[in-house]
Amino acid sequence: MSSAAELVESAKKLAAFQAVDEHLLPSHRFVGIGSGSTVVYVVEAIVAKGPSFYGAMSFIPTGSQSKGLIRAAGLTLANLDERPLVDGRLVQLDVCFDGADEVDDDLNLIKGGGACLFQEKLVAVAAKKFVAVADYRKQSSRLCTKWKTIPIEVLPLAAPDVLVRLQAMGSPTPAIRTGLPSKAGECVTDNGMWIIDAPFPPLLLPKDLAGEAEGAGKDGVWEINRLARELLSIPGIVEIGLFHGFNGAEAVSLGKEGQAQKPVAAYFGTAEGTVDVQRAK
Ligand SMILES: O=C[C@H](O)[C@H](O)[C@H](O)COP(=O)(O)O
Repeated sequence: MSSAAELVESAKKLAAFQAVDEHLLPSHRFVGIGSGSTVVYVVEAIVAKGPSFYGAMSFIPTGSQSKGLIRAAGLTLANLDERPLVDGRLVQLDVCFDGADEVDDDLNLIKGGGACLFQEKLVAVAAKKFVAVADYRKQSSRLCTKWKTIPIEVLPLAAPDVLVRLQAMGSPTPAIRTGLPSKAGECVTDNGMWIIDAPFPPLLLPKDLAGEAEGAGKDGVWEINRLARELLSIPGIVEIGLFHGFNGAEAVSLGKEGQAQKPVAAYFGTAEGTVDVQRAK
C-alpha cells in the first residue's frame, strides 16, 4: 500500500475507534452497522471491546457486505424486521454507525458511493442515534463540492425516464452506474435496483437562503431539503443518497422519532493522526 493510501486507512480506523468508544454503551442491545470501507474498522473496534461488552447486542446490517462483516466477526446478526415489538412498535436501534461520501457544515450527507444507500437509510431512521465515520477527504462545507454526484437508487424499468427527469431538473449528465470492472452491465444493488449518479452544483443549506425559500432551485442551484423532496417525487426513484433534515435528538423534540436521517456527529480521521469531531450544534 502506498503511504498516501496508508494515511487514509489509518485515518478511517482512528475515526471508527473513537466513534465506537464515545457512542457504544454496554447497555445497548440493537446496533446498526453501515456499509463501506470505514465501517470495517467500526466492527474491528466493537470486537476489540470483547464478548463481555458486546455479547448481549444484536447487530443490524445495511446490506450484504455489512452482513458479511457482522458474521465474520462472530457478532450476533439480526435483520431490521426482526427487532422485538414494544407497545406495538418495533424497538428502535440504540445507535447506528455508518460511513459517508461527503459531509457538509450541517451534517447532511451524501451516501451511496458503494451502492448501499437504501438499506442504510432504513437502518439510520430506525436508530435513536446515527454516528458517521469517515476520513478527512469527506468533509466539505456544502454537498456536491468534492463528491459531485448524488447516488440515486432506481427501478431498472424506470431508469430511462428518470434520467430525462433529472436532466430537466438541471442535472447535466446523470448516468447509470456500471458494474465495471467486476461486472459487465449495470451496477445492481442489494435490492435488485440500479444506481444513477446525478451531478448537481454545490447544494445550499436552508440557512443560505435566509428567508428566500422561493429561490431554492433557481438557476440550477438547489437547497438540499427541497432537492431531496423533488427527487423523491419522481416515479421510479426508490431512494436517494442524500441524508438530510434532522438528527435523532432533534427528532425527539419534533415528535418525529423514526424519521431522523442525519448523524448526531461525524468523526473524521485526519492525515495528522488525530480525529476531528463535527457535532450537531
Ligand atoms: O454505499 C456505500 C455507503 O454509503 C458508504 O457508507 C459510503 O460510500 C462511504 O464508504 P467508505 O467508508 O468506503 O468511504
